Amino acid sequence: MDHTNHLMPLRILVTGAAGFLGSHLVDLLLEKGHEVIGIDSFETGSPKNLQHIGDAQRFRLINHNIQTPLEGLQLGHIDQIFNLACPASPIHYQKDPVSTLKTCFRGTENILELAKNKNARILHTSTSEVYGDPKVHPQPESYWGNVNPFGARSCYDEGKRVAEALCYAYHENYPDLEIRIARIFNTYGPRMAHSDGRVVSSFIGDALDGENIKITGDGTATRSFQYFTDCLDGLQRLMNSNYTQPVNIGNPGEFSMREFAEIVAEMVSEKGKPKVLITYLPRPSDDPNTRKPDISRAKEILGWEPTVPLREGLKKTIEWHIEQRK
Ligand SMILES: O=C(O)[C@H]1O[C@H](OP(=O)(O)OP(=O)(O)OC[C@H]2O[C@@H](n3ccc(=O)[nH]c3=O)[C@H](O)[C@@H]2O)[C@H](O)[C@@H](O)[C@@H]1O
Repeated sequence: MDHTNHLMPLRILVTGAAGFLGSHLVDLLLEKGHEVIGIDSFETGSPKNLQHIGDAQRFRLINHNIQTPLEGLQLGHIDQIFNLACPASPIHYQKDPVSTLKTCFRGTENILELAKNKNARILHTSTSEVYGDPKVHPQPESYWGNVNPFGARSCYDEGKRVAEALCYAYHENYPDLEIRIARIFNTYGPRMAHSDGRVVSSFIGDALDGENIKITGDGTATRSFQYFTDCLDGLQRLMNSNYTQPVNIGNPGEFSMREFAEIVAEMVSEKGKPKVLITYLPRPSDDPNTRKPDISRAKEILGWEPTVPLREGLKKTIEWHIEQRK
């Protein structure tokens, strides 16, 4: 099937459908007229993220952990699979590291088997964490990374690396199996809960609650933040391209955590909240020092680059967090 110009609605499976990014992807695919099957184990995703869809005819949500094969689910014909299922926040993926590794390895294997059996194209969501604590800056896809194989983050970093290797190996063994690999860099937006633990929702949630913003480390670590709508546009373009190598999907705007905390503090104060203070806590082990995507490949192959400036995305995200508190 030609996926590039699909005027025809497709049947699309999204794993991790109740998560922050997965639920937004489901919304977008339904808006485009596709039929969507969502899979989620609800360990980190929440049914609340999909509640607004109601009983839409074109959407079905299944409670299933991808660590178990999906063949018994009677899914019928599938054209495309977006594999997003995996805890992504360090506090979540480190809670049960064996389970995180199983999701990355067995889960991805199960999804690849399904894709093979259904003759479906699969887009696997990998991560900037495959570059570890990078020694090349910014990070192009050709960089092999600097990952600690034996530490607190290994379950996720190595898990995501083995998942990429599995996609590659399946494509080698079964050349007709169409794979796409997106390396997603720090993404934020509405539906990433205050309790998620990642920096954007933690800073905003704490600031709105009148708590100090907590920087873990000395504030010099850098990250590059992408608004979710840009990320989804990149994922869609990649899925519908013919490109089988990994592609970075991220926003190259780089900020130190101190700069970022000051921006959040200022923007939350503008909402009439008292002045927000910053506290420094110990740095988590193996926390990468820097991170910034080289997006030349995405620009060239997909004609994609992010369009939402940080302050614009943050404004919408802060408004969503305010709504949650009503
Ligand atoms: O969102 C992402 O793309 C990535 O986020 C995380 O990686 P990380 O960059 O460490 O994400 P955060 O936990 O948001 O941390 C970013 C920086 O902020 C710091 N941080 C985090 C949380 C906090 O409350 N305060 C704080 O200063 C961290 O130490 C780190 O230096 C995950 O490991 C990846 O799943 C995911 O791909």
